[in-house]
Amino acid sequence: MSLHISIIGGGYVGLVTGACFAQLGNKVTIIEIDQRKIDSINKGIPPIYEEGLEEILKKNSGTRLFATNSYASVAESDVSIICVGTPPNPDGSSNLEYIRSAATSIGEALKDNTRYHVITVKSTVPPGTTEKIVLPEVRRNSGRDSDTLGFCMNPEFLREGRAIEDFLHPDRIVIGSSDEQAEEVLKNLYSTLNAPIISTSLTAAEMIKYTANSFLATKISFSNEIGNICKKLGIDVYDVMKGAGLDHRIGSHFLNAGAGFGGSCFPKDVSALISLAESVGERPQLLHAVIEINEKQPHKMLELVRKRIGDLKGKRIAVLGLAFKDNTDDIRDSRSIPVIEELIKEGADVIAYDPMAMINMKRLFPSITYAKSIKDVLKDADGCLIMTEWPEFSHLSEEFSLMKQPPVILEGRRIIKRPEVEGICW
Ligand SMILES: NC(=O)c1ccc[n+]([C@@H]2O[C@H](COP(=O)([O-])OP(=O)(O)OC[C@H]3O[C@@H](n4cnc5c(N)ncnc54)[C@H](O)[C@@H]3O)[C@@H](O)[C@H]2O)c1
Ligand SMILES: O=c1ccn([C@@H]2O[C@H](COP(=O)(O)OP(=O)(O)O[C@H]3O[C@H](CO)[C@@H](O)[C@H](O)[C@H]3O)[C@@H](O)[C@H]2O)c(=O)[nH]1
Repeated sequence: MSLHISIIGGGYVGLVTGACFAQLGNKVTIIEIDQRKIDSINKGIPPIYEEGLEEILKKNSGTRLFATNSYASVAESDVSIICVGTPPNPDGSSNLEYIRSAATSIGEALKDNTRYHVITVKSTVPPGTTEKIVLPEVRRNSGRDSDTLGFCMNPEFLREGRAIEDFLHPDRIVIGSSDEQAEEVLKNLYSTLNAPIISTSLTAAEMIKYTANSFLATKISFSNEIGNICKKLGIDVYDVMKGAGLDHRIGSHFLNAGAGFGGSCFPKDVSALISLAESVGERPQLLHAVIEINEKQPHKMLELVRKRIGDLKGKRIAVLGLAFKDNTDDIRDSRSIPVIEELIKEGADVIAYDPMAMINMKRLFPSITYAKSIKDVLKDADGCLIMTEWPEFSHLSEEFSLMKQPPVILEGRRIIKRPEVEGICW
């Protein structure tokens, strides 16, 4: 059965969720406050790069998928799904201002209406947010009681760059709910997807998301710690993690050592969990270590380049890869940012290249040079730092002859398998 869904927030998660639910046959209205995104979505042009998204938007925009700044559609829809941002406050805790504001607007839109409606939180929020902020805010502003309103918390696990695939083929779907009727509506919404459904309380669903991201981040920092030890001992950490990861109790995913994790989720969510733990009197030592290791990894790139080149003042250093990972133009918390900052501080002549993320990085570092091609970035470079696991970098070989010889090529990702390339922790 197809439903009418209102998606609040048309960013990465909201747009992918909306586009996929429209593709599955539902009517979807995306409610956004950014007019640029609204216009772009309605024209069928994704405001972000995400593989496969443009095709789905082109097929569904104007027929089953609409974007607007008005909350009016909420009253006519069966479900509203909150996908607004939950950025970090300066102390690491989650800023829930957008969540509160979305809940207020949903409540106002549901006033004077009796149709059953499920309000679902998909944003990553600290346990208790749906129950203590969203639920009372919607009830107060709508003036409606629990009989005609249901509440769910349905965390999202998609990865950027593979978001459509992850959304349509999830490992599991977690549905935290206030009552059975609300849970049934969400189960129905996901009925065409082939994945196990885990039904929980609202708070457990919220906690599952933080736990999953913190565990994955822990695997990466653990691999980096082992990698740093291996580097000193002259052992290849990739052989080590392969050998360890094949034990099914460990698992071979997310054991790639390197410059650490970036992106809009891992750093923010681990910090939010630390802040939450400390607010209830727990000191989460392991989570603190996960962040600390991650902060130090990019600086190891600098230590290594100084060791190989010496004083960096006036040296031409090529930074290959600016996005926080491959297949995205997103630079949020990218590990290339602290590296570029430090290179600039040391007086290096920085030239950067990325297949997709240069426009975004230019806003942050307008004064460094941006190359038009891989050949351009490598030409006459004293050193090259590889910061993103773009598959197109894996074929590089001849291009390194353009650099000053012998070339100093340092990797923060394990993407090029050539003898002249030195890894940060291998
Ligand atoms: N990006 C990811 O890969 C990912 C994956 C899983 C979960 N999450 C979580 O999902 C949430 C959203 O993340 P995102 O990356 O999509 O953020 P985003 O910043 O890309 O998008 C949020 C959107 O919400 C809009 N918005 C803010 N307030 C609004 C309001 N009151 N009404 C309507 N629109 C409003 C903003 O303009 C923005 O376009 C976060 O909690 C994040 O942690 C993100
Ligand atoms: O073995 C690994 C795997 C990843 N990374 C780095 O970790 C970061 C995050 O990568 P990835 O998890 O692929 O990207 P995200 O899009 O940030 O996805 C994560 O964050 C999302 C937002 O919460 C979740 O929904 C996803 O499940 C979770 O994987 C990137 O900088 C990667 O380079 C490593 O260093 N080593």
